Amino acid sequence: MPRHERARRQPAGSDGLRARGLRFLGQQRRVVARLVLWSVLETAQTFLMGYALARALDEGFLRGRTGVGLGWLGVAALAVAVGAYGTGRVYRAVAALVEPLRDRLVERVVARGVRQAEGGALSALTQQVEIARDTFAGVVMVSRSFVFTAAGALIGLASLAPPLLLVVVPPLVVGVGLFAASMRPLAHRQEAFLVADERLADRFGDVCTGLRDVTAGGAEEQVAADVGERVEAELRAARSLARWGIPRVASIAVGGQLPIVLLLLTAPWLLRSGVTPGALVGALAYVTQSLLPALQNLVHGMGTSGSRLAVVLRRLVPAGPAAVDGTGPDPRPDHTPERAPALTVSGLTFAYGPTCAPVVEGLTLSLPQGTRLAVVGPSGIGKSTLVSLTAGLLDPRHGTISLCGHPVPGDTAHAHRVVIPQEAYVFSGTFAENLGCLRPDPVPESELLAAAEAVGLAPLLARHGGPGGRVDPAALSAGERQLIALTRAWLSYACVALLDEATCHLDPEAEERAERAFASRAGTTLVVVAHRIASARRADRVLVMDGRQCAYGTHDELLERSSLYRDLVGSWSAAPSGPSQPALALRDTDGVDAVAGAGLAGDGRHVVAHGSVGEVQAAGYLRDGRPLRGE
Ligand SMILES: Nc1ncnc2c1ncn2[C@@H]1O[C@H](COP(=O)(O)OP(=O)(O)OP(=O)(O)O)[C@@H](O)[C@H]1O
Repeated sequence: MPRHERARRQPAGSDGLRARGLRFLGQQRRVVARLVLWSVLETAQTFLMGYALARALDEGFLRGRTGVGLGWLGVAALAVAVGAYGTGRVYRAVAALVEPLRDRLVERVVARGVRQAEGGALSALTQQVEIARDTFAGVVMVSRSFVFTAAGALIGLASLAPPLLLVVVPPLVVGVGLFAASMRPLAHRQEAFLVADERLADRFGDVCTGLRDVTAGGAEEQVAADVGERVEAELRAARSLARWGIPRVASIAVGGQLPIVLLLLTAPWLLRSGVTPGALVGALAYVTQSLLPALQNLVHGMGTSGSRLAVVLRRLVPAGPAAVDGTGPDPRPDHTPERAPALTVSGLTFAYGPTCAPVVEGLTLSLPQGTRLAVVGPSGIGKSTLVSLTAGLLDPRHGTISLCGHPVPGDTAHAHRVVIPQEAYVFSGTFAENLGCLRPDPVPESELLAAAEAVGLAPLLARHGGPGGRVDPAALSAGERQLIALTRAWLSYACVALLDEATCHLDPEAEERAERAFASRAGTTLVVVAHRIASARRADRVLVMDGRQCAYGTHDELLERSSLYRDLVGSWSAAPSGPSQPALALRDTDGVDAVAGAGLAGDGRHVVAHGSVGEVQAAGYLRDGRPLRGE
């Protein structure tokens, strides 16, 4: 069964994030326990602050026993000192909780950056990891502080006089409830604002660098309207975010400030009910010195850090497909609709600048899943440009592209394709690292070896001591580097492989083997920018690029109806096999060496020569003048 047919979706968005967050906290149980332990000191400090003050008044100063009063104040001071020590330990525990999160996120984004080969995206993502770490630390600090402070204050109020709870707790609960209810919509507004801000910044970036072209092309009004629309969108998002700031302020007013007013208004009743003046002052101290600041920190901290954390985490850890075996997230890309064509291009037009002539114009084609497409055309006609458009690396001017039903450019389409350029990228490290770097999950050694065997990398791998052997990029030939890149792509989960002259340094046999490997890979669609006739022959479909006159069909159909294709086939067939080497060296039946440099015909692998030795007919494949195989 093809890999993509089995994937199931995991609940996306904040639910998925919450589940992952809880899983992460579960794995950090010891650190969390340490954090709770040290935070208890904060509870004790909060408790003693109000309690000692009440006792200092009731049993000391109000009875004229200054020494007792000072003694209780001393207890309060000691509690502050012990609490400060506890706070120091809390910071250490928070660091121990936050750093593993950071490490995990860095691992993920670096793997993603390497996979997508986008240096810019990588640096932006690592920046976001730092934001995630800081905001996560902020969220832990303020939420933890609120819980333990509130616990200390409420225990203190209960021990001073239970009626005090009747005055303080109801508004506190309403205030916290109001804040909790506003958190989710607030996070969405914050995300919408961030997205609008980024879209505007993006467009400004494009416009500022292209101002000369905008003016030269007379597109000022169009560009101004486009930018204006984004400014308006950001304004709307900012207003909506500001409106959701009202419940935040209201929650502080109701939960933290209203209890102060209520304590003062109900003071006569409280005193009549047996609450001592010291207990009343202690209650005011609890509310003004502990509850109100803790609530303010919670609301501001969670409102800003919490929403930012949610936004950043959603970007860094996009919700992925669930595990097939239920043990963890499935690293394979999203489900592909079974009958969606692998590649659909509709009315595609692209030019490198507003005043440049289009490189691709009005191109429309549909490629079923599992087929092989060869893209051919004269040098500079736009073959690589088409690959970049298909990969989502360039934006079309007009028209649409979709990969397996997912629009390009787009995050979901991204996961469905792998691009192998002409100059293969390999890095210093082991073969296993080089081959597995497009995979989000570890690749089993047996799979690595099978891939190497299929693509033709096995001999090189064996010479270097297997998957654990070191890769020295400078010591490899261009063809060997291409074999590594091809095997890496073969191992990836992408179902569309875009080979942009990715086999140009391989000999025809090795090229054929690599292409076969992709063709036999389940559900794989292959798009090859071909530089040999054999590659076009092997393809199910051929696209002949020629500006507005593109032709699309099978090799045989195109030989009949495309003169450009006939010319290309002719020139490929007659091309010499290697620089400054005879195209074909033959030995006649009498053992006389002869060289045939002209009159060659064939498909580049099987060559038929009519040379200077008369009517000799020979078929053989040569590279750099050396026969590799003869028939
Ligand atoms: N970044 C760029 N900016 C401006 N023009 C470009 C850019 N890249 C390519 N071009 C132009 O676009 C046209 C198509 O280039 P492209 O590389 O897609 O052609 P190609 O068919 O792949 O060529 P080749 O077979 O030689 O690799 C060429 O005229 C090229 O000069």
